[in-house]
Amino acid sequence: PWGYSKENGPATWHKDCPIANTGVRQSPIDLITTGQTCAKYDSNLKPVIVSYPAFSEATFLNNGHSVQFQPSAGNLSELSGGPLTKKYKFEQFHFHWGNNDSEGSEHRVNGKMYPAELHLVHWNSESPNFSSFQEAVGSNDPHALCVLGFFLKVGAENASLKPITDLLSKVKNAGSSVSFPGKFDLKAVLPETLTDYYTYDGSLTTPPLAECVKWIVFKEPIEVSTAQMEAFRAVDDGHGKPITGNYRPPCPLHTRTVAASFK
Ligand SMILES: NS(=O)(=O)c1ccc(O)c(NC(=O)NCCc2ccccn2)c1
Ligand SMILES: [Zn+2]
Repeated sequence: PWGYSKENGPATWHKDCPIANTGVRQSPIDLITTGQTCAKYDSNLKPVIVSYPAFSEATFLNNGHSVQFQPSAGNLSELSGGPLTKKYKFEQFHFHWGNNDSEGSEHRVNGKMYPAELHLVHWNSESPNFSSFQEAVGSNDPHALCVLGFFLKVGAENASLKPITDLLSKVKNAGSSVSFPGKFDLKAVLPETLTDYYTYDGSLTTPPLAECVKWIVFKEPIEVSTAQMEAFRAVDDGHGKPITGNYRPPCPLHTRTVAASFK
């Protein structure tokens, strides 16, 4: 199966997933802010609107290539606004991180990587063509999914993310999961104003690399402490080794343009 080691990492994914090399809207990308192919300010881009009532029932899982927080299907969390014309339903969030503080994020800004990146995954709940996340991924719809990306940087401890980072030791082994104790307030993790972001058409950053994602990557990083970063680096990959780099390198932009909601 695919992973992030030499033997099964991003450079080998094309074998099972040809779109890795032939796709023209692959993710992640390097978000360039000056020069020819740079992000272009679009004054029509509105703030992103999230409605995330605290989740009361969720599973926290180590699937061997990331740790994922997935609420029960009944969750009513929604996303709209920004570049979107439809309402999207929340599916799950997960993280990508590196072995040290100079690597780990999937998207980059002028070549700079952050130590980690949080992905909030949503699917278009207003499409007549599908009615679940898995169907959305397989639909070939160019905006079946919308993923919100937030960079993590090392600083003060993040109290809102502490319930998550404190749980990492409980899912150290790949394939292990715990039911999330109590409520989790995802809204509290995010900056209160979701106005400054980059947005572009891309793909899943892991196999099946489906080119069905409207990406929204926020400019402002979220702070976490060194201890919280270290907790990610202790999570195992299923081969008795910690996951120390579950990020895909940047992909070619091809004819795509990146829009920025800010100057
Ligand atoms: N890293 S990402 O682009 O945000 C992202 C978001 C949602 C995802 O399901 C994935 N990829 C993922 O979960 N791949 C393994 C399981 C899977 C999910 C969907 C279809 C087939 N297989 C990546
Ligand atoms: Zn991701």
